[in-house]
Amino acid sequence: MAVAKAASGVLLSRPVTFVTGNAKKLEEVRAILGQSIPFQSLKLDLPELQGEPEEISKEKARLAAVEVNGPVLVEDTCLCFNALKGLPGPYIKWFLQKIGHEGLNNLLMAYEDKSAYALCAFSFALGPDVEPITFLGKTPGMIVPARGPNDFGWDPIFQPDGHEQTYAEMAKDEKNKISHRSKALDMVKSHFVEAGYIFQDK
Ligand SMILES: O=c1nc[nH]c2c1ncn2[C@H]1C[C@H](O)[C@@H](COP(=O)(O)OP(=O)(O)OP(=O)(O)O)O1
Ligand SMILES: [Mg+2]
Repeated sequence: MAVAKAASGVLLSRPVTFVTGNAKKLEEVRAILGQSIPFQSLKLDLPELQGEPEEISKEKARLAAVEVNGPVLVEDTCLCFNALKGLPGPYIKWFLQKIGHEGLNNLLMAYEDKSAYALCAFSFALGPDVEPITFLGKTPGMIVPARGPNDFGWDPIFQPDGHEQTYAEMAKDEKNKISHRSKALDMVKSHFVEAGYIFQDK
């Protein structure tokens, strides 16, 4: 349904497509955005360049915009260990796949500093010929031995600062209130309001 209101708005020719291969991300994005930005989703595991999180996310948006030939939203998520100068960072997916929660904890065995941060880089592109813009959301915390349901990635080993529970132990709406993803999406929402995008009925 049409949603955005603006005195002088920019009419989007097509609805926004959120492109991700990760069903759990999609679930959170749906819960966080609610009715604020109408979007459809496309399940596609886009190739990811190596580099800084912002650049990886932007490049994903460029590729997605070509695939969709319309407005796209993508995100790239990093888990950064301070003792390791921000690694695994954007490579967390492969580290998690190969060494699991225990291996990730073991990476920090030699260090007293278990602090880390979750970083989400959303990029929005209006289309294939428009440069994407990126919004970063960051939640600080620490790496702990796994606690809670093993439903989503590294949630069981990340305990956000100021909380006794890991992401995995928290109720979904609790996580969504404080998460890296919701912080970045708050900025995406503000941008949509400021830009005055108007959506046609789907
Ligand atoms: O809130 C989160 N809580 C726990 N784990 C998470 C979260 N968000 C992403 N993750 C995991 C998924 C993947 O193992 C890696 C990020 O990699 P990343 O490339 O961004 O995700 P992906 O390849 O699964 O989906 P996409 O198709 O959108 O790239 O961290
Ligand atoms: Mg990915």
